[in-house]
Amino acid sequence: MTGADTRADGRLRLTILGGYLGSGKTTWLRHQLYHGRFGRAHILVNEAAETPVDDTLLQQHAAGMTLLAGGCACCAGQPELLKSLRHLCDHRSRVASDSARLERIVLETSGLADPGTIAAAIQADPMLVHHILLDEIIVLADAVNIIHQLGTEHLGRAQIEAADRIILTKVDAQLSGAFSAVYATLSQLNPGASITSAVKGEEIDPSVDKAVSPIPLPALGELADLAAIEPTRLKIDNSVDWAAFSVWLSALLHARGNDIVRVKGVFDTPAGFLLLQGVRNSVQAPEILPSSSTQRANEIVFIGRNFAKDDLGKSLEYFSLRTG
Ligand SMILES: Nc1nc2c(ncn2[C@@H]2O[C@H](COP(=O)(O)OP(=O)(O)OP(=O)(O)O)[C@@H](O)[C@H]2O)c(=O)[nH]1
Repeated sequence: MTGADTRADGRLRLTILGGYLGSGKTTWLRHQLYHGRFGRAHILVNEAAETPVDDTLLQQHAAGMTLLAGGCACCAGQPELLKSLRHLCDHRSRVASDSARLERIVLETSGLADPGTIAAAIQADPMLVHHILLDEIIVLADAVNIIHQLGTEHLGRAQIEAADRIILTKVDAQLSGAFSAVYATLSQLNPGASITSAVKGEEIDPSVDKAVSPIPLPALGELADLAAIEPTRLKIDNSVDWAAFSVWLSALLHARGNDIVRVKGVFDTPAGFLLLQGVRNSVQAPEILPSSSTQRANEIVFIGRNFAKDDLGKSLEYFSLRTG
């Protein structure tokens, strides 16, 4: 990926792929894997919600895949991450032929992870540091939402500051004209990082007006202490009226898009497992998952803060009764 010989010093290369919830990590990585841009890579996936779908979307084109359970890999899930990395190094050292050896690991972090903390934990591990070379920290920034994240969340800033390379995603969905200001803001926060852009994983080259000033952001000390972001899971009965459900979901995200940061649901339909997802107040077109999927279906996960599971359930019930 970086153009360097991946086996120059015999160590396994690691790419950390970070970025806020819904910034486009899986979409981007899927595109790179499809085009063989990471070579023979083992993918580690760490998702914020317990109902993971990212592994289903990625495994078709990877040399191997491990789903990291046990929470976010920068905090509660760190022991599980280090254990998986040690296991991969161990396995690699037992493979005799150079040509059959694993070359790279790509870690897709959860959207709630600070990639800098993960990198530090790997560097501090006496075994891993001899076997793994951290090649690059790539952080994806959603062009539509990044300024809001940077203006409200410590995590958004930490992610951008940790990056060697920032990729601005969803440039197609962002209001034209604001791109150069977003670019300038990211450059100011992390002058050392290269910044590129992508639409659904495909690199694009939008023109940047370097004379445009950065968007002013509050000082870090002025950011409010927000409640922790947590996943909340809701079972959806198959008999639900789907028209009413989608109107309810749109209305909910429209009203609470700043608190409900990410939504992912998998539904068992006659056409197969249907993935429905949204980022803040934008709901994406549903997608049929590959037929090999083994999903916990008919439930939807809301990842965010300041709402209670019971209230969500009651609201859906009330809405369904009114519209049914
Ligand atoms: N318009 C547009 N949508 C995008 C782009 N990249 C990703 N998306 C959509 O954004 C949503 C989130 O994308 P994902 O790739 O799942 O994001 P993620 O960062 O892996 O999400 P988490 O793992 O939940 O943090 C999906 O519905 C994608 O289809 C893009 O460049 N343009």
